[in-house]
Amino acid sequence: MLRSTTSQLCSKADHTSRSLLLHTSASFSAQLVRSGGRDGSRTRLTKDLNPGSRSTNLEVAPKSRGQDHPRGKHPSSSREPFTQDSRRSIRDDSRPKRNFARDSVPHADPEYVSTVKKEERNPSFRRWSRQKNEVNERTGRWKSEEEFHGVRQRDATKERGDKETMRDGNRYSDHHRDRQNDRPGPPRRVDTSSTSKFRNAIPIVSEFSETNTTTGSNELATTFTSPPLMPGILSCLTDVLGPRATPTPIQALSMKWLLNETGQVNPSSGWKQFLLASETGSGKSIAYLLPVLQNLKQSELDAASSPRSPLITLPQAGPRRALNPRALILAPTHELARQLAGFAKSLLHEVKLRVLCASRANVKSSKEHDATARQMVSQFNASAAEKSGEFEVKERSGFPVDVVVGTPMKLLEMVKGRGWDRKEMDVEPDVNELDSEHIGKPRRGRDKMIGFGKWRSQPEMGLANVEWVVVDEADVLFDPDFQETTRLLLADISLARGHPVPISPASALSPSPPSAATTPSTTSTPLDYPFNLILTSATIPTALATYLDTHHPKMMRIASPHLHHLPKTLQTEYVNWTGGNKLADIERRIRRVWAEDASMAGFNGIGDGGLSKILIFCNKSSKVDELGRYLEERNIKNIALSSTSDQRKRGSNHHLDGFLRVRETGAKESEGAPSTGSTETSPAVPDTSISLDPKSSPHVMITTSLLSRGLDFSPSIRHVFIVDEPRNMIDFLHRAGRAGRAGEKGKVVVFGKMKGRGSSKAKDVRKRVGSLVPH
Ligand SMILES: Nc1ncnc2c1ncn2[C@@H]1O[C@H](COP(=O)(O)OP(=O)(O)OP(=O)(O)O)[C@@H](O)[C@H]1O
Repeated sequence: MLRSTTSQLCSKADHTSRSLLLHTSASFSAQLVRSGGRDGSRTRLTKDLNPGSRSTNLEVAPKSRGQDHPRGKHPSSSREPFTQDSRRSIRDDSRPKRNFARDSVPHADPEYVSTVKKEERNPSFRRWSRQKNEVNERTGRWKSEEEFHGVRQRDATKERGDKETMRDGNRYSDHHRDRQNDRPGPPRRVDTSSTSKFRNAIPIVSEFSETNTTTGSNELATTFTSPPLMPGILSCLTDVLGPRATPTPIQALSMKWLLNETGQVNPSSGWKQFLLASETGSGKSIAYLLPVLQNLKQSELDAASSPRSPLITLPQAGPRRALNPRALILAPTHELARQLAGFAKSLLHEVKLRVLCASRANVKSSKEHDATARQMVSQFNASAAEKSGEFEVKERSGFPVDVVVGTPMKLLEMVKGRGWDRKEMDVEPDVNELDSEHIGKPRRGRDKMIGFGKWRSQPEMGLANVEWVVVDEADVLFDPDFQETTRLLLADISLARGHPVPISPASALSPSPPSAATTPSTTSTPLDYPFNLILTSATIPTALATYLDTHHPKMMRIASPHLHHLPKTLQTEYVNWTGGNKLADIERRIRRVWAEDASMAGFNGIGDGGLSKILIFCNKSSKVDELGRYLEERNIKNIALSSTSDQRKRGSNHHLDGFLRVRETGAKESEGAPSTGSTETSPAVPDTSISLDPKSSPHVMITTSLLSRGLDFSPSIRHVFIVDEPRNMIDFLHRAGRAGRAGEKGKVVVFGKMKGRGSSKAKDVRKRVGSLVPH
């Protein structure tokens, strides 16, 4: 039985009476909070996007002791108060200097890294980086750490006694003030009315409470047949998930709110915006793929049955492009884009929508190798003639491809032409000429690559037909470092569809601090995109929450009951450094895991014949390489991957062979698909040869947070090792979440100095990790 409750955040004023009620309740709650309650008690929203709360109902809690603290003081009693001296000594000595800009990249996509490197050359950025390594005097936390305070300690929340302290109280304001003051450049403008609106108005629908699973409009699907899916999609889904699979909470919610009772997206109510938020490995990909694919196919069928209503309803902006997808799926890394594309394909063998993954951005591009979209189309045609028709291209249909998956930067390149972000262009280069021209001149970044910098390739993708945009890992793609690119792409789509939206300058894109601003800003304008927009994430940091409140106040927010918690099937274990060689400690632990597996081999068949695979997360690329070499010398074959690794440049996911989940259907069937030019159409997760011996086949993968986002790792990865102190709990949740997926068992092993002098940091991590464990 579905035990827990699932929360639905919906802010549409014209919704059902329940939405209305929630709206009213939320604002009522906010008023009570501001006034301190009517009867001396405080009202709290006991479930929001932070981990501290369990229930989803509005509750009136007795006045807690935490409230006795005068305003402005840290309400938690567990933290040692910081004296001026202790602060100074921490600032000066005890913390190693960190390069925040590079080291804290949670998702080091090459495009992102290059941006960061560019910024590092900028003196004001360096100054900002230095400042970020300081301690926030009021809260005693690292300022960089506070970046992600969207995930909080449950125990700390309990002590404080109310969640509003976090959202509305001093800590919230201080955090944002500090963050904003740390940034270089002019202070950001803020529309205080909209931010306070978000903080207070978090309407929550309790959908999964034990008493509330089957009645009336609260009924949620327990099978994939209600609302009905198309037979072709349903049968592929059954192939992929197995005949007994039932929707996960986020999938049931998504089917309920994105599809109507006939299984279609309601066409009459305009373009919609959704946020799907649930813990790692809970099936968010299917939660958005089902409604999107079903809708795309349905509208194709409708258009075919009534020729007077052609699928292309909007004028094509500019010259006609070879690719005119109807849906875009954005992901922060190429690895994830490839896996998502493979996953979507596996659901489409019968209904025959065409999915294309744009994922070769890591490969050097030269004129000869850079296939144009037309070449791509002809290759698709050839493959369609030979093969099962997965990439069947109807040349006259105007839709050689229905869905394109890629990073925002890669998609922008396809829309604007490669090199669009460079000033010089016009002429397509002669490689020799380029070389001679640049003799004696320092070449930087992309300019180092032949074919980049001086020229611009032809745009190959039009956006006028885009009806759906999915932003996977939305907290990354709307992170201040990424959102400029993401929003530029969204604005381009809007323009192409004839409804331009304002484009804000980069400096105005960051979330607005509620305390800092006085002037209303143009950036707080709600963005009504002329397409359906779905954001998904396993974590909603305050930055994203504030951004959504500011720009997407009407977005329907759908969250699962265990958001911001570790998956239930994931155990947590802490390992103490022995005080000697840390690499040797890690090796010992690996061998211990395998010894345990071997002893269990009689009882279960783990992984590929008894030994489980292990994923190790480090904070730095140099540590990845060092550990990789160390283990290799000791006959533990491993794959060490960081953002700069050569293996990543192949344009496929083969460097993850044996570690990503392989689904029997989709992946294997699409194995022979052509890979062309700037696109990747080969399977996301090819199967690998099986070897029982960790000396000959890699059983260990070492990486940074680069691979922590969204990737669906194989169930044979039963252990995730976190060998460096996690930078923040959001990063931790995503790393740990690579195991224990889809109800599989797993263990996250956190290394640290747990005893004696210098153990306070590890103990603090332990406490914070403990607060993420679901009850
Ligand atoms: N209803 C279901 N029943 C069984 N398995 C499922 C179900 N839905 C999804 N899965 C499987 O769960 C795994 C994780 O799914 P998915 O990658 O979509 O999770 P996610 O929520 O996006 O995770 P992350 O936050 O890490 O990106 C996949 O292997 C998927 O096939």
